[in-house]
Amino acid sequence: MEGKELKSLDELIRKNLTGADLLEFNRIHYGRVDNHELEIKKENFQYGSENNFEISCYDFPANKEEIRKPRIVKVGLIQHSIAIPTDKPIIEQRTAIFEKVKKIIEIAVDEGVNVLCLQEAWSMPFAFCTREKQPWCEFAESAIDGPSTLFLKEFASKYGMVIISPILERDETHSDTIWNTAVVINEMGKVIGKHRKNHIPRVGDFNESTYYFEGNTGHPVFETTFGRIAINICYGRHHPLNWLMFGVNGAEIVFNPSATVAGLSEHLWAVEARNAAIANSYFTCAINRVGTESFPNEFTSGDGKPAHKEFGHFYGSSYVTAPDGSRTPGLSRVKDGLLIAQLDLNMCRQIKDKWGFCMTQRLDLYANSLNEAIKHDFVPQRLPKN
Ligand SMILES: NC(=O)NCCC(=O)O
Repeated sequence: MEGKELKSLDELIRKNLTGADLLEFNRIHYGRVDNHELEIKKENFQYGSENNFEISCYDFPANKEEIRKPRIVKVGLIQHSIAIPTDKPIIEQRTAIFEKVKKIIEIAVDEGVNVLCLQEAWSMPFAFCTREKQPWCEFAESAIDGPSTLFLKEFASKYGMVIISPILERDETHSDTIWNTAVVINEMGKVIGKHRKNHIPRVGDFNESTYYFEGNTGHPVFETTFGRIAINICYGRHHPLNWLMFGVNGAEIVFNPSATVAGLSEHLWAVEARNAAIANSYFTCAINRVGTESFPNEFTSGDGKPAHKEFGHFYGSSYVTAPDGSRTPGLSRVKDGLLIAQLDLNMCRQIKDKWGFCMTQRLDLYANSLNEAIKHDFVPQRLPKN
């Protein structure tokens, strides 16, 4: 599988560039000379080193304003591999992931994180490659009182933290349907809503359309004590209008919990969420799982490769981008990790005022054109050569 040996692209740069060259690289690539790294508590850093898990923290300050006070929020992004093999009983697999993630959440709490987001379908292997219904559908759970929600609610209320929990959802009220859903739990431990993945991939090993349908929740933005947040789940990041609508609804931070692999998308990863932050004047937080997941039975893909049992390499590399386009280095490509970013949400409006992207976006023009484009007798606006 592609490049499992490379730990991190950012580390590769740091190792090979020094002095003025490194500063110039930082200025042009990250959008700022200094990465504004914030210190992690010694004991947390130590825990990470001893447990093969990375923690880093960066600051995104905004300009001082006369009238508004800074609106500082700490976000935490968790990326992780599964904890035990996929042929173990479902409950054991989930419990093992809970145990692993619990320690990372405790560190996030200790570092003062206000809004925490986990990766796509965080409490299970990404078994949608297999197309098998059994046993994987058994991971599907209620957004309100399923095991993942109950597990995370405790942390949310105990530590006053908003938590975004992307799960495989079972909706018992609507005929036991299954969805790919991000559940939002507020700092009192209450589920304040959910967002269902709008765009379902049919590419490579991502056979997700066997399990769930395109989401029916629109583009909700959740008002929280720590800002207006939204979630664009994985494959939705390839759709600029999906990002756009979260911006239109007023998001200040959009999380992109994902599960994607090296051969398919790694060259797109650093571009898409970053571009969305620039185009929509909000912060984006892109999270990807890590590791290679092996399944008991061989499965096939849409790309003609021989049947195989391994799905991955999921390349991690979670990162945060600010509305001004500056970004953090990515987390590791191979290790579990916690990326913390301290954001001043005032930057969203400051960048809207500076660049005017939202003011100039011509929604009316596109709405009219799109209304035409969806008609069955649509004629594209093309002019003949002569
Ligand atoms: N989970 C998911 O939607 N993956 C699709 C592949 C990609 O978008 O990179």
